[in-house]
Amino acid sequence: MALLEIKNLKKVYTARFSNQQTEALSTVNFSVEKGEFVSIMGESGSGKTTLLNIISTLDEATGGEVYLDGKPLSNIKDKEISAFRRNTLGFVFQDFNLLDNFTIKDNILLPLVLSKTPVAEMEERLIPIVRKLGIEAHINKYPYEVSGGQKQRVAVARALITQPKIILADEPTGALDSKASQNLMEILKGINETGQTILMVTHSTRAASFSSRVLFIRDGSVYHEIYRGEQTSDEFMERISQSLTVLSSRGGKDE
Ligand SMILES: Nc1ncnc2c1ncn2[C@@H]1O[C@H](COP(=O)(O)OP(=O)(O)OP(=O)(O)O)[C@@H](O)[C@H]1O
Repeated sequence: MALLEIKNLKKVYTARFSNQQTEALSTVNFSVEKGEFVSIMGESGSGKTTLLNIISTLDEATGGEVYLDGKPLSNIKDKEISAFRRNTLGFVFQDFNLLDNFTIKDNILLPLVLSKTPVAEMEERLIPIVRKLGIEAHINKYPYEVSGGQKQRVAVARALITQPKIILADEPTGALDSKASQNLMEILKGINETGQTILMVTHSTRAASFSSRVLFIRDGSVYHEIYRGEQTSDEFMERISQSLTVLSSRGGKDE
């Protein structure tokens, strides 16, 4: 059984003050096996964030279903949804989403504090993660005292601390320079190699080349996928670029 299964997912937005409707997802079908690192690519407006928001339970689908470990997300009761999100999913966003008034350590531990984890266990989980991410020396600083790359590593630590079933990353390298992006992607790849499942939305072919599979989304559905297999990152990046070029030259909405 796949860890994550997306079946016939559909999303139509209806404008608040008119009947105007936008179909963001038409019929999305794919699954992610435990331990995979999957990237989702597609042009602006193709539905990537909508898809991630529905998988994250931040938004509701108009039709279809998302299953995690075989269980439909729509069955989760409203009062359980925050705890589900906190305990089961790890989030990494483009703009880090750290709390400015909390130290780095407190930012990382926040999900555990909210789920009332004993202090000794928090400390036990914290140290190996911050060591692995190279931010141990900064844990008593505040977010404004560290670089963008370090901030994103803090966000990854916060995502990992709950030992989530899946990490959902939305443009995690979007606000980083190329060196920090490379470093972050190497870290995410290393984390994936320890068995952590990752689903990442990205515009960057370089970032996507670190994953094991790339899904291409257009006009609200998945229309192509490629596997990394035995290819190096550079070879895979070349294939991703070729796929994007070929597929976009085959035409979009206007053809
Ligand atoms: N809250 C909303 N209300 C109405 N329409 C929306 C809403 N959010 C997104 N859309 C529309 O749904 C479509 C898909 O948007 P989405 O943000 O999912 O695309 P995206 O692929 O993530 O784009 P980008 O790469 O620019 O972030 C677009 O046409 C967008 O305008």
